[in-house]
Amino acid sequence: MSEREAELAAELGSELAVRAEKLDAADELRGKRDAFVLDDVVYLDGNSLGALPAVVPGRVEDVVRRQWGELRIRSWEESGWWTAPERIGDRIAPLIGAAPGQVVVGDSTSVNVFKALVGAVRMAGEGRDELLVDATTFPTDGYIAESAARMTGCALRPVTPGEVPGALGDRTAAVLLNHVDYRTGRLHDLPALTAAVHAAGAYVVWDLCHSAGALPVGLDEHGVDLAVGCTYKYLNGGPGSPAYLYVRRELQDRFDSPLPGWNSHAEPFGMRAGYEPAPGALRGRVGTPDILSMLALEAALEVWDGVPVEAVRAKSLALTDFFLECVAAYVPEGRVECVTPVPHEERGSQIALRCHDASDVMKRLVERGVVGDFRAPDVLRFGFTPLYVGFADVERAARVLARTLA
Ligand SMILES: Cc1ncc(COP(=O)(O)O)c(C=O)c1O
Ligand SMILES: Nc1c(O)cccc1C(=O)C[C@H](N)C(=O)O
Repeated sequence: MSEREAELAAELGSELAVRAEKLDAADELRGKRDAFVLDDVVYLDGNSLGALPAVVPGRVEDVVRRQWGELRIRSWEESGWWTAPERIGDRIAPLIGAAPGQVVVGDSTSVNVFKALVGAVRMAGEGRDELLVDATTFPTDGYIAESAARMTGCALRPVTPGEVPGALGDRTAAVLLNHVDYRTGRLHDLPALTAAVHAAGAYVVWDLCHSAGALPVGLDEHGVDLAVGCTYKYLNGGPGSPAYLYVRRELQDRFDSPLPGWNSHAEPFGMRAGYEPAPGALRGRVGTPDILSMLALEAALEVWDGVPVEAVRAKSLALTDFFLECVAAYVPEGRVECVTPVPHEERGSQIALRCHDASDVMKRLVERGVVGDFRAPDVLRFGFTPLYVGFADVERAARVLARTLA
């Protein structure tokens, strides 16, 4: 770089840093950062594991010491343990555009994918013996879909989301799709794809892991049949926090869970030999809920009080736009290739940059205080969680990235 080029880069850098300060000052979500335990690291990995909400440790301590330690068995009732899955489901519901009574929390996303897919095939009925699955999906969904297909006697057809409309037919039973692609950050058109699946007479299951808490989902509005998602990313529920299952109200009576544990029985304490499913979202429950994780999640969800998901989406887009601008300004052209779509309607809340030495670059970035993650084979992934990431973080991340790539 010539001296003049270096001068220009420094000017541009300070201009972007000043812009970042102004954007942070005008940010209506800025105060939310104080609700989290953070240090001076730029944390861009909230799309894998969200940061710790400050309210959680105290709450968990109360659950352990008082609810478990003192109340013991009484807590199933007195501390609301038994009803936690549906109560916390109702807390998540507004974040994914669902009215109460349709979301239940529990198990992992993988397990809920299984319940939803097999449930969807059972609803589709005779003559429908094909499952379509997003070929670009996070691997667990593909593995589970393969097993679900084998168990239900369906053929499994992996297709890209764009190919779904052309692949649908009168044999399609169900389609499993990701709202946001975990690797590229591409946002898929949930309303249009849902409508296409319905027009073919099939059922759709959406995996919301990378969209819930980052952007509006509108499950009820778009008539989604079933949906699943994790709570440890943008919902900050903590490592291994339980996932959720949404079953649209009109389908609940027909939802025939492949895992009908006693917690989903109409009368669990009747201890009867015969299974009779509970009404409503409760049907998605299986066995005893993991109370410690679940109540940590319940506390974590308090950070959403008074936060419209639309405001989160607006800030997320502003953050990712600004990151792209800073990367373009700081990183030599051609050193990285952005694989996340630029149009807002196709972008989730992450930016994925491809470069041949991505694994090594991410290691060095983390050492320099910018935490993203590496996804094989060659992707640097940066997640932007609007509740605690600011514009100065974004500018610093791009600056450190440029230095690391140099
Ligand atoms: C799209 C998607 N589905 C599922 C999972 C994982 O599910 P589980 O919580 O069962 O590990 C992840 C990430 O871990 C994911 O990104
Ligand atoms: N669930 C994870 C885990 O148990 C360990 C490490 C990472 C994860 C993740 O969530 C990965 C994440 N779904 C991804 O998009 O890559």
